[in-house]
Amino acid sequence: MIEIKEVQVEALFEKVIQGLQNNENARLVSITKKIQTTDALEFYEQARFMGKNRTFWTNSNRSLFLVGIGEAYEIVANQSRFKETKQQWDHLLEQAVIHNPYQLPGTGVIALGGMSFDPKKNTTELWKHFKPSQFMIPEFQLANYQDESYFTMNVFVKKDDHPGQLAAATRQLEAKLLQPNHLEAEALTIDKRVEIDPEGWKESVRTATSEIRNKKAEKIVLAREVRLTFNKKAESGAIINKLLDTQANSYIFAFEKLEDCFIGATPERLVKVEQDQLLSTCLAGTAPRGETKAEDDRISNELLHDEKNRQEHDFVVQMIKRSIKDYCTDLVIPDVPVVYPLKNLQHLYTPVTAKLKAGYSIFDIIEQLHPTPALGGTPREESLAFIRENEALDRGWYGAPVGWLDSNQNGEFAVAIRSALIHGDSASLFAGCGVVKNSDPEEEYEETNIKLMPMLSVLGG
Ligand SMILES: C=C(O[C@H]1C=CC=C(C(=O)O)[C@@H]1O)C(=O)O
Ligand SMILES: [Mg+2]
Repeated sequence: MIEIKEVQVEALFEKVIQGLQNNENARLVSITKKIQTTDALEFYEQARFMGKNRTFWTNSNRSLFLVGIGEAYEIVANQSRFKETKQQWDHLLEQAVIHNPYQLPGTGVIALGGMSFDPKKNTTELWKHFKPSQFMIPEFQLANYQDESYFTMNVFVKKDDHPGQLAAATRQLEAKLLQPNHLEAEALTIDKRVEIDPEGWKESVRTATSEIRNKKAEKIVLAREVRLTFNKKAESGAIINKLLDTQANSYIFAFEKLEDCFIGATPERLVKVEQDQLLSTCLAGTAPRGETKAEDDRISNELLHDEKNRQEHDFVVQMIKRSIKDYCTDLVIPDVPVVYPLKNLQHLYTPVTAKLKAGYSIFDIIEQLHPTPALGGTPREESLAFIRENEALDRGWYGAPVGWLDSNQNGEFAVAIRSALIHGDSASLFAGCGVVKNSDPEEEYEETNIKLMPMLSVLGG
């Protein structure tokens, strides 16, 4: 990797073009500068009519916002997707010319993307635009890190490019993207709501509990789908805006792919890496919120002491501990969970901190962790086989890792739950729950209903 301190865009393009070897077709040039504080959602909206895919990401405490516009490059992988993605990313960085004087997490060249829940399950039309592993290196990107804005352009410079023309073209798009913009209020209403086979889903919960009682598995997470049709086309910018207003303590993400957009507000961190510091989260076990403070306290106290929910949660804790211990030192996991409150529900929560051993990357950890028993089950292979066979749903990217990584060993991935796939004036919403030996199908069904609420309420429900 070549680091350049002072740079003039055109001169840099020229230098790179001249330096291209005979056998080299193109080289990534990434240039980052600090700009006046710019609202992430306005930046996202500004690109609405550019005909480029947009990506939005913010973490649960809003210290980082990332917006990507277009793709300078795309890393797509299928089989052995964790290793392949990492290899392609490393290869790209080795040749890249990166100018980023700031070196803050999320600034400079980043890859933003996600994966499907289970590459072994047959995909359907629903997810046709989403690959088993797909990471974008955006053409233009805004990173708001602790309220300061960093603008990055990523350009694949080719031998026959003209440096002056290339610089002028990027300058023009940059000026357009950085114009102030106001988000229009949207009045989205639901015309039609279809639950996909709720009785069949409850039956699959019954089958799962009997498998568990017969010792074929200990926990199996089953998900279902609700389809909505709206009065008009659903705009992702307006939906993100409402999620930002209503879903504190959650990651908010949106991945646009042509006419589709996968969007959500998930509380579930899979893993965060900052240099060698690693954070993961066990989040499983659910109860509604109370109407009053007293009722809320009572429910959260019951949740903390509820055997069924504690069991659901503990499978996640034990699995995360087992999966990452060889990759880390200084692993700290509290013995008992606490309650993590969200707008519509509350969860059992256990934080995990550790130090990543040298030589390992965030992809090694994702590979170990995905899917945790919060989304798959225990044991992993048995529960996945059950889901493959018995769940009517094509999960696509639902329940899978979504996030970003930069070129400096920083990155973060959340688990894409509380989410919807938007397609024009319709949407598919997804929610699942952890089935254990004494799960009751009606109660699990009710639990999925409250998990659908965050997305339903911003989609006009
Ligand atoms: C599978 C989902 O939630 C998981 C995460 C937290 C709590 C869960 C539960 O209590 O069942 C689920 O394991 C979902 O929201 O679709
Ligand atoms: Mg549950």
